[in-house]
Order: sequence, then structure tokens, then C-alpha cells
Amino acid sequence: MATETQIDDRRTNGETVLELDGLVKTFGAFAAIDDVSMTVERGEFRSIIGPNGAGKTTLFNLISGALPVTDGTVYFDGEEITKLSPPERVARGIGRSFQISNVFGGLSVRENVRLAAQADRRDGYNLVESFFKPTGRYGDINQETDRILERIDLDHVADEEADALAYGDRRRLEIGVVLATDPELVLFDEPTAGMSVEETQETIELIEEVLVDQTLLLIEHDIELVMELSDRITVLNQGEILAEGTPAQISGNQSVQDAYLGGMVE
Ligand SMILES: Nc1ncnc2c1ncn2[C@@H]1O[C@H](COP(=O)(O)OP(=O)(O)OP(=O)(O)O)[C@@H](O)[C@H]1O
Repeated sequence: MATETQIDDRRTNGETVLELDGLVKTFGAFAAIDDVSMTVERGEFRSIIGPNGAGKTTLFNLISGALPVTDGTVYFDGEEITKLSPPERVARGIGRSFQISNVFGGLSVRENVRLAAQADRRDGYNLVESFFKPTGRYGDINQETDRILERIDLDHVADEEADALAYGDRRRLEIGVVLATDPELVLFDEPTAGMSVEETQETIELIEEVLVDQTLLLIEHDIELVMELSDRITVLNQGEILAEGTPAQISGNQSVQDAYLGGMVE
């Protein structure tokens, strides 16, 4: 269960950072997302849960711009972004999840963080271009890199190759690379897929801790962890929002219990 302390760690201030208004996404005659409206506060840790096929990944694709909406509006930071391309949304501060590893194994830990910090998010985080960028910001970037290395607790292995890192340190580096791109909102679509229970717990806790100033949207199947760490939870079912609220409200919601949790959470 989420404790007050865990919720208070995050700096939400009641300001809306993301607003979805009447979103619809159809594939042929099938509505994968069917009139979804929701708001997310700046700094919030929001989890999206629901059975397989509920529309969770589709919803993320509409937020990131990977898929065009059939109907409805997406607002970010108070501005409409419904028609913006994915790179334009990255430029606004919507970070991509790291389902596919974002780390270059042959480069050092420091080089990985530095590259991400150097890749101006206004370019849509283009790593290749960032290699060849004019380097007037080097002073800033070096400081920023050091700050992030300390934050993810990898300063002692900064010069080791990413490929040589232990499993947990590799996860830290991946999260550090996300942080280095300075996103405002980060979408994590099952970042722990394929991990053991312990690895899952460590990874989600680390995301929560390192990205404490960011707004997080997480799709995650480990319900206990979701209940423990989220500020709020949105439950999707058949493309619609079935319920939304704090972990306590969601675990106490009878229709969520019936449709999804099925007694998984008391
Ligand atoms: N490109 C597509 N074309 C047709 N149908 C699609 C497409 N993408 C998703 N769907 C359908 O939309 C529904 C929602 O899929 P989505 O992947 O968003 O669900 P999900 O909640 O993320 O599921 P899971 O937990 O299994 O990842 C599913 O029935 C899926 O088959």
C-alpha cells in the first residue's frame, strides 16, 4: 500500500501537465480507445493498468504521437499537441520509454550519459547528430553529466564500458540516460518485461527515485508494486476508463475487483 511518505516524495502541485480529451482510436470497426479523457498532474506517478488488450499501449501511442488519433485532443503543458509528430513531442518534453535498450554497450558509462545530455531534446534526441554537434556547451554538459552520474550512483564506474556493468548498474545507466534527456513526462511501457520479481521491484523503485522531478506514466503488470508506488492509477478496460484514483481507492473499487484484480489485492 502507498504510504503518505511515498506520495509526499513526489512534488505534485496540482498543475495539469497532460490532458486527454475524448480520445478515440479505431482500427477498422474496432475501438481500441473509446472516448478516454484524463488529466495527469505535474510530478505525478501515474500507473495505467488493465487486462491484456485493454488499450494501454495504444493510449501511449496516442500520447507519444506514434499513432494518429481518430478523434479527441491531446494537450501537453497547456498546449494542444494532437497533430504534432513524435520528434516534435519529444522536443516538448515527452520522453520515450526504454523498452528497447537506450545504452551503447561499447561506450563508457560517462560517454553514454554525456551523449544523452548533449543531444538537445529540441532535436528529438538524435544521438548520431549529437556526436557532431558544435561543443560550446561542453562545460555545462560535463557538469550535468557528473550530476547525473552521482544521482544514479555510477560515478565510481564512470569510465567502465557499459557492457561490463553488472545487471543492476546497467538498469541504473538506462534510467540515467532517460534523465539526461531532461524530459518532463516519461512514458514507460512495461520497462520490467522479462525481469524477475526482485529485478522488477528494484527497477521501478529506481525509476521512482531517480525521476522524482518528472511526471511518470507507467504500464506495469506487477499490481502490488503499482499499488505501492503510484500516486494514482487509471484502470483501462476494453478501451474505456473503468476507474481512476489512489491505490487505496482502486483496490477498494468493486468493479475493478470484478473486471481485473479478481481478488489479487485485498
Ligand atoms: N495496429 C493495430 N491494428 C489492429 N488492432 C490493433 C492494433 N494495435 C492494437 N490493436 C488492438 O487494440 C487492442 C488494444 O491493444 P493494446 O496493445 O493497446 O492493449 P494493451 O492493453 O496494451 O494490451 P497488453 O497488456 O496485452 O499489452 C487489442 O485488441 C489489439 O489487438
